[in-house]
Amino acid sequence: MEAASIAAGLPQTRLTVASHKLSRFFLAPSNSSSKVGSVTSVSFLESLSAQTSLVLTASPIEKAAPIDAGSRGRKRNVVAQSFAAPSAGICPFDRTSSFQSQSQTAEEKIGLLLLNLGGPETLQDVQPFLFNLFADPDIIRLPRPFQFLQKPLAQLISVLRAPKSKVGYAAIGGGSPLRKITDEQAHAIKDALQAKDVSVNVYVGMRYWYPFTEEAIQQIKKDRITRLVVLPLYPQFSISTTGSSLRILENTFSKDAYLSRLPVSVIESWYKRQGYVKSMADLIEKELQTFSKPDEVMIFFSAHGVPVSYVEVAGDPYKDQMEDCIYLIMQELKARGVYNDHTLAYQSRVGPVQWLKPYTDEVLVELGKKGVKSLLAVPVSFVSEHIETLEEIDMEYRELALESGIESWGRVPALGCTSSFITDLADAVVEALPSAKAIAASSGSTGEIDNYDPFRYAIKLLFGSVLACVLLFSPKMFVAFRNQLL
Ligand SMILES: C=CC1=C(C)c2cc3[nH]c(cc4nc(cc5[nH]c(cc1n2)c(C)c5CCC(=O)O)C(CCC(=O)O)=C4C)c(C)c3C=C
Ligand SMILES: [Fe+2]
Repeated sequence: MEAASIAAGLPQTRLTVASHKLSRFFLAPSNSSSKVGSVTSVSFLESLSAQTSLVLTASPIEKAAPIDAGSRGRKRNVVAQSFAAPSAGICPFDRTSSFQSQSQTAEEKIGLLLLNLGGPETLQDVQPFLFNLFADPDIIRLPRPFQFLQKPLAQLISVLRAPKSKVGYAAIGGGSPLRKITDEQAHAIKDALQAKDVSVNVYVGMRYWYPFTEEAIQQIKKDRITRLVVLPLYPQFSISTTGSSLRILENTFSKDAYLSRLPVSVIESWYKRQGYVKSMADLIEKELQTFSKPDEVMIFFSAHGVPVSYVEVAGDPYKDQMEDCIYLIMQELKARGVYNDHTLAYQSRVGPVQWLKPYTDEVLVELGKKGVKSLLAVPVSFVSEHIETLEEIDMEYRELALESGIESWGRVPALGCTSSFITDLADAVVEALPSAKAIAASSGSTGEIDNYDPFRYAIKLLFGSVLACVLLFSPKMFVAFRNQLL
């Protein structure tokens, strides 16, 4: 029901628990001091970034069916021997303790919830998908007094942005490949876990399109999962991606008696894992060989951007993690004797605010001017092909690079179902199992639900729409949106 109402752009009232509660539920027994006290999600984020695993939630592969529905009730195998030691120096996880000596008993029903962004499957889906995205307070971060404008603004921006987005999705076949690829990854991780004698029900929960995270959670509840690992499919943590999905989980879990008692472990970022770093290095090394002079190729890491305020005001660890990630990949390449020059830039900015710099399009032009002739683009913030690799990098940036004087262009594919990568994610899941804890035990949740007053909502919506129009059609905003959004 929730998913349907979101898709239709209807009021999403149950996802409005005050954000300051996140820090209580999600964690961090230590190091949760706020850098900026007035920003509601800061302590949550700092808590998140201060530790490697959190306490929380879940989701399914098909809309209502976990991929292993057929194995329900079967006796689970012993997992003791499956716990690999954390990869030296890179793996951030250190929780091989209590669960190691236990067995996966017949009663134990492990769930793995993969979190992802979701994407429109048809061109008709584009505007409602964009509405869901812009209605997310972790994507458009309005100051508290203006939060009632969120949905009217989302409606307006999604309608204005949809034509441009549709052109992009039309160019890659009429829809996002994200659901199909995520389902394939889910199956692959399930198989990799099975090969380690760990039977797991895998669920996919998308933030902005089907199958929604809320549906996945309901399925987890129906399946009576007894222990859950949450794995966001983003290597680095950002408020706008993993943070946003975790907020949904927190809100839903804290209000439900069964879910709030379910032991949950959240792997909030995993870019330091050796398996990920080595898999990225493998892809880069292989792609370099397609150039006539591999040593002379500039390795161009292109990450999805976020607004600067996320990092500088809200304390998003995304930029630091991204830089650390690039460092680790380059170290791995150097260890293999690959000493190419490299650079990092940020792509896909939207709207009239400052985003992380340098911008990919500007750097491409500069590199062309400086005489760089060969360039290998490496998408690094996401592990599936999607509109920003298939359209923005492969079409727009490639054309711009060639126009700017770069003669040889290549692009590393997204990791997708690369077996070394999938095996490593499976290891991460196994390593996370012992640290699963229930929210109820860690948060002191009251189970309180916000009151929904339809009259108040209607007044806010009306007032908000008027104000949104006034703001957006003021001359300054109009010019900014015309240049940056549309
Ligand atoms: C780590 C990855 C991503 C970050 C960080 C991120 C932040 C972010 N994105 C927008 C706006 C849009 N994102 C859109 C699609 C989209 N974004 C990501 C990844 C990250 N976004 C993915 C995987 C996708 C889905 C792609 C697909 O194949 O469907 C879109 C829609 C597409 C378009 O119109 O360009 C928008 C809009 C913001 C504002 C933001 C940070 C605040
Ligand atoms: Fe995005």
